Amino acid sequence: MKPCITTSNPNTFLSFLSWDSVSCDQTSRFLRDYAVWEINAFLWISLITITFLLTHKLFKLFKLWTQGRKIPGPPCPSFYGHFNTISKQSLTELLSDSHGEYGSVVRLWLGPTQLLVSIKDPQLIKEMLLKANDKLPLTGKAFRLAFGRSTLFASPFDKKVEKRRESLASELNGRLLERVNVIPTKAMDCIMERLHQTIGKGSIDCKMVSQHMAFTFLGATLFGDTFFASSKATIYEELLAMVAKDACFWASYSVTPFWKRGFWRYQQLCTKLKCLTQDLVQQYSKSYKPYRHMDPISHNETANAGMEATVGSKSCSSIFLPDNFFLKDLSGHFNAREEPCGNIMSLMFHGCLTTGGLINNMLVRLVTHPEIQHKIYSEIIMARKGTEASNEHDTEKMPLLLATVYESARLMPSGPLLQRCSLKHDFRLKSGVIIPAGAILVVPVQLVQMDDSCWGNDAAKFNPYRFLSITEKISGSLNEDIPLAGPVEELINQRRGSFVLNNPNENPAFLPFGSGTRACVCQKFVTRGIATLLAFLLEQYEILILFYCHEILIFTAWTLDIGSYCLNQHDSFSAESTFCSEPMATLGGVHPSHGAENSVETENLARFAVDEHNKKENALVEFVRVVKASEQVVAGTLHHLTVEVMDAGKKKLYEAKVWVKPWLNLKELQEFKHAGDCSPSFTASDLGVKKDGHGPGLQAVPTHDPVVQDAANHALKTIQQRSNSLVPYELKEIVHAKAEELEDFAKLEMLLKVKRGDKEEKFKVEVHHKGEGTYHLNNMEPDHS
Ligand code: HEM
Repeated sequence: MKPCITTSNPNTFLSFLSWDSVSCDQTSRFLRDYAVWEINAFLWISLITITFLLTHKLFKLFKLWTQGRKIPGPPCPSFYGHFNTISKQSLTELLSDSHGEYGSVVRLWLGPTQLLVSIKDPQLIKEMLLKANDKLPLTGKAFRLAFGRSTLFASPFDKKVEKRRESLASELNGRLLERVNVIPTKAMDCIMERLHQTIGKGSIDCKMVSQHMAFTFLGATLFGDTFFASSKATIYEELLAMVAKDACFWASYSVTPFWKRGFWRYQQLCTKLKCLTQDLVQQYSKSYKPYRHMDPISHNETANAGMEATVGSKSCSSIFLPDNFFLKDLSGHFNAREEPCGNIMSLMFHGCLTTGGLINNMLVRLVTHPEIQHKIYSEIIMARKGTEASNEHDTEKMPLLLATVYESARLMPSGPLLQRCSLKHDFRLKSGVIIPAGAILVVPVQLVQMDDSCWGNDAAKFNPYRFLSITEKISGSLNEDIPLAGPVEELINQRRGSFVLNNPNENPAFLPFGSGTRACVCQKFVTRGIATLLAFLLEQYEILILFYCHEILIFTAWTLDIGSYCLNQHDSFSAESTFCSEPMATLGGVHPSHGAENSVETENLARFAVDEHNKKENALVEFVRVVKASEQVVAGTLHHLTVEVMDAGKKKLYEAKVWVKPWLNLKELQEFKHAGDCSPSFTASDLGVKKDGHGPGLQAVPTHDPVVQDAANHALKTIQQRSNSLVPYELKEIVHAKAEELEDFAKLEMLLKVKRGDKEEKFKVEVHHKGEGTYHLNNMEPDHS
């Protein structure tokens, strides 16, 4: 474009004013035309691009619709597809019904543009998980929002993801796997210390303990000793739990909600977590010495120049030593495109949630299947015999324990669905079904892992033996292990061989760790790790359940001198577990066993105690009756009995303690001590005796007398029946009791303290007793004194 200033007088301002008005008009018209042209061109290009994009999207949508229609599945109930149905019914239930009706590949429309394809046939699942390499965009987004750009768990699958997975797998399944049996005593101490601390503040949540075990295990794996030295481990764990709670929620927004305050609070948590992770990585790098030796007993580092040869051996160190290069690489030191520590945080996040869930599930299974727990205990003790190091458990020798880990993972996978997608390409399954790009692909793992056709008739039952085969050594020939036929458990019970752990992945329906290109790289390492943690735990504690209805798990020490722990279990137990409304006993404390004084079992225990005492002391004490019975749960049951005996023609009371461990067929008299002479009191027999009606009037009687207790329980039952309340009454205390013998019955007047829900009440009751367990509540009135 030419300048429109005349050249005659180029240097003066006047020259500008003396523009030729005609040429100026032309220029401005030209400029206007040019601008209009430019804008038009821009609009055209935008229109063409948008039309192209829309057409492309429409074409993809059209393809999704046409190809989706070819896949069998229930018809859409509305324009919004099955979205509303899913909010009423769980997706797994809907998929179960749909698979039952339409076969092993079914489609559901989640909305007009979202197609979900579910696959239930194990062979097709394997094929799909190999071909569909991408994770769902939602999964990728949840990890990216929380931990920044990382390679692991990112949605698309490319060379970088593949390389990162390979390096992680080789570290975990190489050097670290060799040492996973050596879970540091420190890790166990740390877990037990936490139990101890929390128990002081009240009861502990079983899930929380499992999470803590998982967190300690992963922290030790990734940061070695630095993790234990860090004073911020507890804060780290809390932050991780808080992030885990909200991660999916914030990722579910299609536009990241920058305008929400909650989102920024969440981001602050993530930033704190990142700072802590960076701190740990730095501390680890500073203290990293490639070949150091930890004294397994004192945990003191000892200089050892010749450690290179033994660094990989199990006996060398009490702790994991992740390679410094590996940790730096994982934390994004050598890759500017990765968020520093993004991968480490993602691994801690995923690992803690999944491992914690599996440990929690295992604890519950062991509690509801005590017979398996006892067999595992024997297995641990047997395996222990071969090892000298106190901090080492050779889980290779514990096939039943490993099988229990697999079986727990089978019955309760980390999520109900495995989710994948293929972002770019359609793919065709061997069955001929074409799955369009962009469809959400799911495997209903819960259904597949409980399918009778894959696992047999007992698919829904907990049976770790399904992962074991049995072999018998044949003398002569080649001394080969040959498989035996028949149910494994029976053969083992007949002691006709030993267990061999099968490879669970041989069954294509075993999918708790996924399969194919994005499968969990940690399966072997984590199953060994969990088994070692549980071996440490089960060697010292028996895990029991106290109140099925209140769902309290307890760790009771095998020996009486170690403390026990009581855990709340919030999740309901599986349907197979027995529901029991009766409290059994209280941990550590002694709990009265109401009515047990009259039971044959208790009488047998008391007779056993008297016989043992006579044998030991060369005495001639004669059993009369059990006055009172209580029990205490300690790796079995410790029965506290007050026994009335005849000793040298005199009635005396003795306190006996009998320890019973049914699974070992063990009954042991712990204590038998004199507790005083019998005071004349109403006894079961006395109260039933017919008198002439001229008795001495109401007399105070001991509240622990079995007849008084039975009468009180009868009164309580009747009060409950007469009341409209659905909340059960619970007998707290018999405050006092008086009895009088009348003509053909005994009259008992008692003041009872009872509890209904949170409310405590008192009742004055009059019960008539006509011998042989016949009681009648004659009168009752609330007492407000
Ligand atoms: C009981 C514990 C665990 C369970 C049940 C579990 C389960 C899973 C599942 C289901 C997947 C997805 C598989 C798929 O889509 O096919 C996965 C992926 C993965 N898991 Fe685990 N996992 C556990 C522990 C761990 C631990 C402790 C680590 C590492 C420290 C780990 C690292 C990974 C990695 C790296 C991936 C793949 C990520 C990717 O491809 O981007 N997992 N896991």
